Amino acid sequence: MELQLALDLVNIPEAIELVKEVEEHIDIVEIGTPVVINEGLHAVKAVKEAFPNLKVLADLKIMDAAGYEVMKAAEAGADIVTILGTAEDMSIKGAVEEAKKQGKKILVDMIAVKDLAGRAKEVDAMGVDYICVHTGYDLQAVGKNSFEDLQTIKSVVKNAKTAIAGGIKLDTLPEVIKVQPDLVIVGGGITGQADKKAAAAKMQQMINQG
Ligand SMILES: O=C(CO)[C@H](O)[C@H](O)COP(=O)(O)O
Repeated sequence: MELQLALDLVNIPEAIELVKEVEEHIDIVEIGTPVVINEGLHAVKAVKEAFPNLKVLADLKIMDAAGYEVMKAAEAGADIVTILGTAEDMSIKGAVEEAKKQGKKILVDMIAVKDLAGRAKEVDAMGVDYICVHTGYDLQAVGKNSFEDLQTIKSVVKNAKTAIAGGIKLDTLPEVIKVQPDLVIVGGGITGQADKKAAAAKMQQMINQG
């Protein structure tokens, strides 16, 4: 199981300072969608250059023009690029093809997918690397989470790694670990803590104990 730190509410210098604090406790650093909107792919490039030993995920949440957008993220140094599960099959296949060409990975974000089991089976057959259940901020605000959804995809996905994102905190991490995803994505559960290093260290320890 790997731990990914999601950075959503920072600029490039703040991102670098934050990762410095926790780098030894995380496997992947995510340049979140709001950061890409504010800073562009320069944020991916800057973080990858500052932390070449960490994998960097560009959370582009691609919906169209997938091959081109994966190519640009790869050029900026992204190791993993996200596309939405609601995108056309042709877009997802295009993303996978380009990622393979560039030696990169594709994570499919299943946010807002209605038939989760059915779509997870379909995208799994397209050769994607990760399938991620995700409760976004707007649904977190009304008390939703993705713990049951994780069990759903675990039961149908045969090839891809499974991942979960959305509001995971220290107190809910044990529930996530029980379902054994391959990747746990945490934003505010680390970045919102006064002692970010301690929060990341504790999460890493819990994940390693599995
Ligand atoms: O992709 C995202 C929002 O769309 C976030 O990066 C993801 O939800 C993780 O952050 P948090 O743990 O704060 O929910």
